[in-house]
Amino acid sequence: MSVVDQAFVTLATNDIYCQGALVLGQSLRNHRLTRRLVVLITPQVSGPLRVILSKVFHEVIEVNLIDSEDYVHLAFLKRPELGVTLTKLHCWRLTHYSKCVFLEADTLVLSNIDELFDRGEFSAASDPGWPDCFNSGVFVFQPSLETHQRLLQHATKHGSFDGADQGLLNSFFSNWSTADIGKHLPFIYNLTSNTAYTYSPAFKQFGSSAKIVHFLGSTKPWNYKYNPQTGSVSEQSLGLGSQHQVSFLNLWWGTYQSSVLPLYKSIRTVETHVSPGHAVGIGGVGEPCATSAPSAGVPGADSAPGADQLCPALGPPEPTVKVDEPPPVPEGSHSEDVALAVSVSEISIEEKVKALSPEEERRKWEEGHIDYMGKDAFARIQEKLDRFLQ
Ligand SMILES: O=c1ccn([C@@H]2O[C@H](COP(=O)(O)OP(=O)(O)O[C@H]3O[C@H](CO)[C@@H](O)[C@H](O)[C@H]3O)[C@@H](O)[C@H]2O)c(=O)[nH]1
Repeated sequence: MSVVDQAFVTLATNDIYCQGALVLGQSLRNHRLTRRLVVLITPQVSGPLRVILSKVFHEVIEVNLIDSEDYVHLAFLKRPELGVTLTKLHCWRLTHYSKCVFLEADTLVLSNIDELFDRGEFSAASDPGWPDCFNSGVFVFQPSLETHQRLLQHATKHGSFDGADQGLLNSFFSNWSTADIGKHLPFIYNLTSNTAYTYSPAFKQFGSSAKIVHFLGSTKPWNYKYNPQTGSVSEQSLGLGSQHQVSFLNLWWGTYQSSVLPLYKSIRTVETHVSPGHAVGIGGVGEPCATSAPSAGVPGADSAPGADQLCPALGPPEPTVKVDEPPPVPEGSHSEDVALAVSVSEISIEEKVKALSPEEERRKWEEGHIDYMGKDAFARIQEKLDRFLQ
């Protein structure tokens, strides 16, 4: 039975997080999906990835990026990149749904979770780092323009104590820890894969009933390399994380290999079957049409175009294959920000680091986009000054 006024919702602001969203979407489909699947994306997501997302999600909705740019609090969290998670607040604007379950792009569903729709707003599981706070990786909510507005006002007035969405949501739904135990989701709905083992006996006892695993932290499944022959993440890349999460990482990659890579292959097939000049580009040639139709019920948000809504390509697709040996799975390909390398013995997803020209660097400074934690950190500037003054 399909319930069309309820949805699972996720967020991906770039092509890398889209890989996670795709695995999440497919994991939901693999466990008797009965609700709609929605992904919120931002303009940074490339055309090819939009096409692939539209094969998994019923709705691919473009929203504006919201960034706290609160580098001081984000530094405490040691995750300067997470200001953009405030973009998540757009999910309250999905008022064509009566109730939704939000799942971050770094979560993986292990069994059917329809029972979450029996819970009310705001239901979430404890954060393992501070259990009186909830973790905002999985939560049940009720779309409402009024709540959305109040959340934005709260953000403007009080900021977020971690610079990201979790701090903001915890101070907004501030009575969560005491008001209603029915709104406390069991930990098996947000099992944080890398911290569960701090209480190993509990994991031994209850771990097998986990329903959603959350790859919380700075090292994500897509940062590992996977050997499709052994069905395991490669030993070398495991140095990045705990040995304990291997079985979940292998599950994530197994889903990627069996359910996501074939989607890239089908796009490549489209690419070879359409007439010249109308290719759906894997190399970033299929750009979204400027005239995409507004999404029903989401004021101000546009539905991202699906495969059939892409503008004509501007030229032939770039050569994109990056393969060592004839692959058993789709060949390597890339979008604007992601390089996918596939060989018989290894699959990897790599983020392309784009070097900025001095003019772009200067423009970013002038617009106030300053990388306080990285290349614009005070120590680096001091070094440059010292070199200059020598
Ligand atoms: O560049 C980014 C970064 C994040 N996200 C989205 O935001 C989510 C949260 O970011 P992530 O890097 O996965 O954060 P976590 O490692 O899960 O860290 C924690 O901190 C976040 C910020 O408060 C909370 O949202 C999380 O629930 C909490 O677990 C992702 O899964 C994506 O859905 C993007 O789309 N693009």
